[in-house]
Parts: sequence; C-alpha cells; structure tokens
Amino acid sequence: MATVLDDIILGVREDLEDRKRHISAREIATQAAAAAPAIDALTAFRADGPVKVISEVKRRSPSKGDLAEIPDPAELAAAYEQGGATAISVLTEQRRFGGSLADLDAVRASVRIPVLRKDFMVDHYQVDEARAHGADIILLIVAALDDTLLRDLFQHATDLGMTALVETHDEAEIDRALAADAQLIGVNARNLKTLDVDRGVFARLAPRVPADRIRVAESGIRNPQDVADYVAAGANAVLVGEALVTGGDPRAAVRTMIEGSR
Ligand SMILES: O=P(O)(O)OC[C@@H](O)[C@@H](O)c1c[nH]c2ccccc12
Repeated sequence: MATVLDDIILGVREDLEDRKRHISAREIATQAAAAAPAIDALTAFRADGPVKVISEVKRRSPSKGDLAEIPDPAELAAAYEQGGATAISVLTEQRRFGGSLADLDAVRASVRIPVLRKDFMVDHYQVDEARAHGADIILLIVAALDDTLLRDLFQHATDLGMTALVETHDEAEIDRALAADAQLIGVNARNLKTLDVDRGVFARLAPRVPADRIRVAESGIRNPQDVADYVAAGANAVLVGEALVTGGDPRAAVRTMIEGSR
C-alpha cells in the first residue's frame, strides 16, 4: 500500500523534473560550487550550553493543514535567531507544506546561523540546489532512501561542506544512520507513513545513539515541558515547527523553549 511518504515523494519527483528542465544538473552544480561556504553546523551543535533549538519556518503540513500565514519568512527567521535558535529549518516542499526555495533564499539572507533545507531529498540535484541556495544542513530521511542513495546523498552533502541531519523512526533506521556515519541524528516522533505522533519514540531510541553524536528530537513539541522531557531522555537538540509558528511572538517562543528546559 502506498504510504503518505510515497505519495509526497511522487510529487517531489515531478516538481524536480520541472526544475531540471529550467536549470540543468550541470548548471546547478556550478551554482553550488560558487556559493559562499557553508557554515560548520556541527560546531554550533556541539557548543556548550542549554538545549539547541532548530526553529522551523512551516506554513502547512499534511497532518494539520494550514498552520500560519507567514507573510515574511525572513522576519520570522530573524526573530527565531534573536530568541536564541541554533539553526533555522525551512520547509521547501511545495505541494504538502507550502514551502519554496524562495523561502530558503529569504531566510538565508536574514540570519547568520546555519540554515537547514527541509525537504524530501532523493536526488543529487536537490543537494546541489540546497547548497546553491545557501543551505548549511540538509535533511535525509532514512525511510525514504535505500542504503546506496542514503550514502550517496550523505557523501555529496559532505563534499559540498554541508552537514546532513539524518532522520530516523525506529531501531533499524538508527542503525542505518550510524552505518552512514551520520553525526547529527534526528528521531522524528511523527511517523511519516502514518502521520501519527508518539513522543515516546525518542526515549526508546536515544540509548542506541552513541554519546559522541548529536541527538535531535523532532516533531510534536508543544511547550517547554516537552523540551525538558526530551532533554531528560538524552536530546541535545530539538526541532520545533508548529508550536513556534502558532505561538504568538516567535522570539519569546524560542526563548521560552530554551529556558524551560533548564
Ligand atoms: O511542527 P512540529 O510538530 O513541531 O514538527 C517540526 C518538524 O519536526 C517536522 O516539520 C518534520 C520533521 N521531519 C520532517 C520531514 C519532512 C517534513 C516535515 C518534518
């Protein structure tokens, strides 16, 4: 049976073929090589201090529908940065999440911290594109990739100076992420095949991730207590979208998440 994830990836591939017709693979690779150097995100995540927050620019999602208007993603990202975010995640998937590369460009121009291109990466072209648009981090979803492609995209991101956030949902995926040498390992509480959120997954999987890796708890974080629970279970970082775009003052919202976890 086709899952939500399969369905999203079908659309992603169609849109990708369109973009390839406008900008060739060779041209996007040239643009990626010419971009300003990527920021070393691992250093930022390994720095001392309280929990690291990756704050997301998220307009819409398949599970919740429209979340927020976000007339100015640059302004939102700047507020996140002022609130103490370690990195900004920008959804660029268009059909289900309402994102775009234009959002990525706007955010890149407005902050100095690392920027994550959040999309369903299945092709070298998207990795080059991420770099050409100034991303420092890309998301690689283990559930969406076979081992060959996972390693290939991971290596390509590394070659371009980027860091991969490798996203997992279960024990087997953690093992695959570790085998690919991922340093930044995400555990998504939302299962992308069913869209169900289970905040208990992180605590179950975290012990399987060696302590020298950076553990990122993703999705379903409603308040500082959820952050504190994830930190207690071993999270070094959290990825928050909905609660920040719907929570009023985004600068205060990020700050509260960080403070509440201490
Ligand atoms: O809005 P939330 O529940 O705080 O979740 C943010 C982020 O974890 C979520 O957007 C996400 C995590 N992994 C993904 C992969 C694709 C698309 C989206 C995601």
